[in-house]
Amino acid sequence: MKNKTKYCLGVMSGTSLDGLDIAYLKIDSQTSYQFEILKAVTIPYNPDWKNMLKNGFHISGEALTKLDADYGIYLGNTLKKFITENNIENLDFIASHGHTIYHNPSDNYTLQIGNGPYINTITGIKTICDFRTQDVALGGQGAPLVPIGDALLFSEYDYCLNLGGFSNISMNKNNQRIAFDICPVNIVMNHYVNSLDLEYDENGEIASKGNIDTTLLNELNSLPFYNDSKPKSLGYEFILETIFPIINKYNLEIKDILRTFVEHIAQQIAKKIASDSSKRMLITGGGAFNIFLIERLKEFTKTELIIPENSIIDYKEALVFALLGYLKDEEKNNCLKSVTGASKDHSSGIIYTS
Ligand SMILES: Nc1ncnc2c1ncn2[C@@H]1O[C@H](COP(=O)(O)OP(=O)(O)OP(=O)(O)O)[C@@H](O)[C@H]1O
Ligand SMILES: CC(=O)N[C@H]1[C@@H]2OC[C@@H](O2)[C@@H](O)[C@@H]1O[C@H](C)C(=O)O
Repeated sequence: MKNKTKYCLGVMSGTSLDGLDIAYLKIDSQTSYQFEILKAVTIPYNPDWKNMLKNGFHISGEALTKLDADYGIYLGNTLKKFITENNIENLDFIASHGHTIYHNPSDNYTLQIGNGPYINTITGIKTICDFRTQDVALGGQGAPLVPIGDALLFSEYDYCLNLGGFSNISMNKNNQRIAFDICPVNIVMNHYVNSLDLEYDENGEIASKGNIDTTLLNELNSLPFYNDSKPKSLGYEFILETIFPIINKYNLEIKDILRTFVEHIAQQIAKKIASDSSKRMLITGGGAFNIFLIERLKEFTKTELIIPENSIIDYKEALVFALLGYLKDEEKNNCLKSVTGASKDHSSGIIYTS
């Protein structure tokens, strides 16, 4: 493999809507892919942006087209400021995930907004974006896409689990990388905690004081998605149409909803892995900070749970989208059919230069 060092920004807006993750990285490929996080920051969304992105699901036509452009301009300006404030001179490209509004691969569509041409025009830097559409067009789920990074950068772990808005997992099976979304996590818990005027349930403190409602737990655990065959992925549609209506029927106190949901998450994750003390699972995403959730997960599995340093917990997804950009820039495959179910491995993303 020829060594090509590239400096890049990986940019991710996750489903929990906590903010925009930006990582300035050096990526090398020699005998293997290697990375260094040179600088990383999460820029919290102000209440207006949070509401506009949350509301994106409920608008369409001209309003959604405008939101796509406005958000592209927001990303361009935010990234330009980051580049200037950090005196970044070496920068080969920006790889930006955008923000997911719809995700319905079984009906052949997924939408990430944050128009690439605006980012490219405002920053003057080559911009690579729209990583999911081609995979859906090839019959794939278009998600999760991070598993190629698990294979190339984190292969020492038997499992890579991310606890973000949703949880997803990747692992090797029969010499192939497989992966799938498991269940919703912070997107649901944040929603209920917001009614207490809190952003999230810090360390799972509120959940830890609640009681499990076993009828709700059983109803959640019986959802057909959990027994669907892989590949499979989840979107906000599943929350609005399935999860919220079920939970809301029960009229529970917030602490009991959280307690029950934590149990649901821990049980669903444990079902997907071997309970084997010789296996190691890397845990990233904001949920890795939820001490109570991790404690409950330990209750259901003997697999060793590894919580890495904060920069990996917080920026692994931004890092891997930069790797997807790196591979696209080299015209190499960055989406695996074994993960998404697409008809072939392929090199996804659109490159904007000006
Ligand atoms: N100390 C903590 N205790 C409990 N939960 C936490 C803590 N810190 C962060 N979180 C949760 O993690 C969330 C952010 O996680 P993350 O940034 O991984 O999500 P995301 O990138 O939006 O998700 P994804 O892209 O996987 O959908 C917060 O909204 C919060 O719910
Ligand atoms: C459509 C979409 O944006 N999916 C996200 C979401 O957030 C978590 C989970 O659902 C995962 O499938 C995916 O993101 C990660 C970064 C991925 O593609 O690997």
